[in-house]
Amino acid sequence: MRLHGTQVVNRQGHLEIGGCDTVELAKQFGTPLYVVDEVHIRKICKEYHSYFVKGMDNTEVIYASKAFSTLAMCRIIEEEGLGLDVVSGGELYTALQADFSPEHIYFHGNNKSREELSMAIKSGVGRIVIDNFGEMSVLNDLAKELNQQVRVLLRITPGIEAHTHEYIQTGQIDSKFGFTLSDGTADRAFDLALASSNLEVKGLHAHIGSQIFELASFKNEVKIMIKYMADIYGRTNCLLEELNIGGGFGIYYASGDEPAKIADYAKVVEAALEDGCKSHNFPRPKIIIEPGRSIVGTAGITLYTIGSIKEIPGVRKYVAVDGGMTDNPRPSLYQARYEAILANRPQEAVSESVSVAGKCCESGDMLIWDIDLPKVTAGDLLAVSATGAYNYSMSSNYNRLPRPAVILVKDGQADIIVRQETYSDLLRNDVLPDHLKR
Ligand SMILES: Cc1ncc(COP(=O)(O)O)c(C=O)c1O
Ligand SMILES: N[C@@H](CCCC[NH3+])C(=O)O
Repeated sequence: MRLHGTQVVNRQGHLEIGGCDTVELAKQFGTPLYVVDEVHIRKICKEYHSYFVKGMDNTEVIYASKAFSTLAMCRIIEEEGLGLDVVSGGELYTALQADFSPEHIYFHGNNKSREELSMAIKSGVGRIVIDNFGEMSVLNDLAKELNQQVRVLLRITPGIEAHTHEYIQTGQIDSKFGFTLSDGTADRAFDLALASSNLEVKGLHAHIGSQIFELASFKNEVKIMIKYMADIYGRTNCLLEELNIGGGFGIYYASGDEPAKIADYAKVVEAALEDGCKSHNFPRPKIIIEPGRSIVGTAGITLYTIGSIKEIPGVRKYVAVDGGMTDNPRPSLYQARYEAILANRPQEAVSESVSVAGKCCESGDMLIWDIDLPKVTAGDLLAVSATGAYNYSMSSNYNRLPRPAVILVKDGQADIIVRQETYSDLLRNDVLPDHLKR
């Protein structure tokens, strides 16, 4: 397993993260346990800040909070000088409760409700990213009622197929998101937005997918979007000042993954921007990027205790952990691959190939197929790597499993940032109707 951030093997021969011994963490907080490395998150934020904000003119980096949204995470992001992307009332509420300054919040979503839009306007979010015609009309009406001018971006579907799992591609024409560029829908949307009394169109937004390694996809995206902004200028004389190119920068999960460097990502965006602006004689807009996975993904590990072991001779050996698709649905959803080690004896030579199963009543509840580990026994501690993004945020209570705690570790200190759910938490919204009461 590749070690990320502050992860090392310590003198006790255990995996350590944020200066904390994982065996001790498991004893203190129980398993499954999400562990998040604060120093690593801050380091990546600083990298984004340095290459995109300091290293380029007029740019903003906003963290896509869908990857991992908690009060503590919002605080870290704000302290590091980044903005925030939210896609629901719940993510917005989390940000506001963390006192995140609303003007640095961008509100996305393909089906925002009236209540969510009203919450966004009232809380003064910086930008609302309009996804479709229905939303545009509701938003304008609401803004009128509230006597507000709302600054918006329009989400455009640029028609790019990024090379990633098809469930996490978003820029292709056949997508539920945004206004299609190629068939004139985007033009109609723009004209309508411009004519809407209470909307102020500041720019455009596009997002082409997630876990992207090929920087050429971003180059292509910038090229298409700048050309389109120039077309709009030519057609309407309206000069858009902002271009949000979304997130999607890929990370290392397992062998074969070859993420690019953030520095090169910035270079590619800058070059495409310069190129596009020059060839269309268009003034350079403000650039916004919204990375999620790449800020928090490799900062997280999940600790599990090994339980039952089933060997089918000549077929496969299953080792089951005390979590599974409930805390990490990505393998069953996207065939996502992960690396893992035995955190209590990470240096021991591997001696067998096993498959790591979850504990849900579901054959597809597998975390890792065919991984080489030392001989595994019940009670071993398994650390799965790169679980910081889209794990806790996509977790569920299937089979009524309580969600694990999330621990933030730094310099030998471990703080609970999300407490472990209890059985009574699971029942907090259950109601017995009168006729079933005893
Ligand atoms: C609109 C938008 N912005 C940003 C992101 C963040 O993407 P990632 O976590 O891949 O950086 C996503 C998710 O794919 C998204 O849909
Ligand atoms: N949740 C997905 C990515 C989609 C991100 C949001 N558009 C993943 O885990 O890879």
